[in-house]
Amino acid sequence: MSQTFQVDLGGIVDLLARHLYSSPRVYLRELLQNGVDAITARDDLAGEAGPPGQLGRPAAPRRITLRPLPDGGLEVTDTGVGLTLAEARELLATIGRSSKRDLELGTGREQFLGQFGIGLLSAFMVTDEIELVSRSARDPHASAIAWRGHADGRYSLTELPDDDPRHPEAAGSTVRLRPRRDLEHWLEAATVESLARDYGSLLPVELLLEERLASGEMRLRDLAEPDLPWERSFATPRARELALRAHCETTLGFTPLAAIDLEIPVAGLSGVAYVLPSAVSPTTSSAHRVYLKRMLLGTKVDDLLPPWAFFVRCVLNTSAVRPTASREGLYEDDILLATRHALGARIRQWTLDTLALRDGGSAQFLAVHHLAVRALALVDDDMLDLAIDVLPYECTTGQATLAQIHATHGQIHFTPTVEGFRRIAPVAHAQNLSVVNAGYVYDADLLERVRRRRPQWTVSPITSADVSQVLSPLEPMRQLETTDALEAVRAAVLPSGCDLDLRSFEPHEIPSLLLDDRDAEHARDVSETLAQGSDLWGGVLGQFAKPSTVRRMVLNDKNPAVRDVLEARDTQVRAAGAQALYVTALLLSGRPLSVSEATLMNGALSTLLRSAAGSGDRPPSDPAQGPLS
Ligand SMILES: Nc1ncnc2c1ncn2[C@@H]1O[C@H](COP(=O)(O)OP(=O)(O)OP(=O)(O)O)[C@@H](O)[C@H]1O
Repeated sequence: MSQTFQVDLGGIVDLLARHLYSSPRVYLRELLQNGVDAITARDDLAGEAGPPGQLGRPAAPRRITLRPLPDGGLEVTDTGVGLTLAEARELLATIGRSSKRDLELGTGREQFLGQFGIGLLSAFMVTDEIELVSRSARDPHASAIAWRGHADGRYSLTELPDDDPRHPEAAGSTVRLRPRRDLEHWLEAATVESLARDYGSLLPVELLLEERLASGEMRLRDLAEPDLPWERSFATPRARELALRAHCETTLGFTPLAAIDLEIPVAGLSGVAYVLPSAVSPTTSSAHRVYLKRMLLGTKVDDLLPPWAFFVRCVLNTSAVRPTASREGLYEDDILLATRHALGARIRQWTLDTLALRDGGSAQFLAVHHLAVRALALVDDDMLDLAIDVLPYECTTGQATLAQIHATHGQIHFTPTVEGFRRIAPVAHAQNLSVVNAGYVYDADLLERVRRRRPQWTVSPITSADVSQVLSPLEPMRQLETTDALEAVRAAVLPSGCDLDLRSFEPHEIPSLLLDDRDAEHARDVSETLAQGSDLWGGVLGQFAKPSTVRRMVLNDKNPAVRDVLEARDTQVRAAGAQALYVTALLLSGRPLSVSEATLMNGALSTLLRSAAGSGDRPPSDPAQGPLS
């Protein structure tokens, strides 16, 4: 025999009211939403009653009135469809029952904001008792009713006699909340006003707040704004631009670089994507302000745009996407996917158009949001083509676009790390060797994409061979002169796993250059781990270690210190000088010193100090003097 679940009503009410929503503030949103939906249902009623184009009943005002009460409570009155006794029993007293997905009572759910049949329970976050007094517009002869629900799951439902003071004069509903102890502030006039403006100012109804003037008189103030800010008409495009800028400043808190109009009619979507005035990290979560059927859904709605579009914040209104039950996020379905795709296409087109202009505005955009352009170029061929033409790269021969570098140098060499670039930059610059700094986010992947997109181009990471190639070899005579000294220096630094070369290059202040390739670097890392690791682990790693030389130190024959070392008579001093040059090269390359390298430096220093102390001040060597054996 099949049975139905038993439900602990108090537990369910508590779960839905207190745990579904992130803050009590949503209680007002749910009340406004019910009011708007009831007004929508009443519009349909008027439409049904008369022939097309002529309404059978005089249209009621579309109005929600918020009335803070002297006892600290709050009354929310709508001019909606109202409820009969039977409807109230079915809808208000049954959790999960909603008129808005019931075709018998409504006209289908697309027009309505609510659909889950739980929203009213959110009021239990700020009150222990909800009272709803209602009079049906559908059945003018039906009695008015009063429903009273309690947070513990009890309710009462009665018909109101005509002489009851609560009996409404016109059709519609009034929800009355009494404040809960310690939560009184949620129902105070100032809070109600701010929540109503936030959630409801764009709703297509009159939204009135009753307030008491200093004179004691009561006044109704309309909080609603008639049009969506981006749909208002303006005398000139400039006036619209200024109005949108002001809108961004008040709603999002920044002055935008630009405003991108968004319009996707099939998703019933319109709005604006505001371009942030400063760069943000791609990992910053993008918080968009989303209205669903003109009711604020959230101010931190994520996942609305493709990941590369992190440089804009949107304010938009849509009628197609579906909210989660808490109405605090969007339901990830095909509609959302299609919407995200269409929004991405619009922002991408704007970006392409803006960059193609190549004016001051596009330069400013590029300067601030080059990361976003890079991110987009990674997934989009058109953007990649444009990026090749417009995106400036840091290059050893000055800032240039990839297209310019290729046109001038016939190839594109790059360093995949910033440190690699810093190491090579002064020397490459002096030799007019063009090397691109591809060490920042996305760059290495982007250059790989460029290589595949332009197969006829040479796009490759710079190798030590490329650098050595541009360093002038010595004159044959000088080569001969230095052979022995170089051999001695090589012997002094070779234990550090480093090969040696002597060249003559600018800038002469740089004594030595340490070159290594990525593969070589990998092999060196393995050797270092080998030296530190256990025998077993070392044995395994050893199979991968390359026996080849992994670093090449190029000494600069134009540097006086190098000449001093080459010309030193004392073999120990020369070896110490060579080691000092090696460690200097290491430091210049920006690497941290290992323990053995620091020991090498200390040993070299002691030797040099001992030698200086023993022999007194040596006269400085004359670079023009011949080599010493
Ligand atoms: N002010 C009102 N006027 C007329 N009917 C109302 C009013 N407030 C609530 N109702 C009825 O009570 C039902 C339940 O309301 P509730 O707010 O709990 O859920 P919902 O609005 O249908 O869906 P959601 O959970 O998405 O808000 C509604 O579907 C509606 O039929």
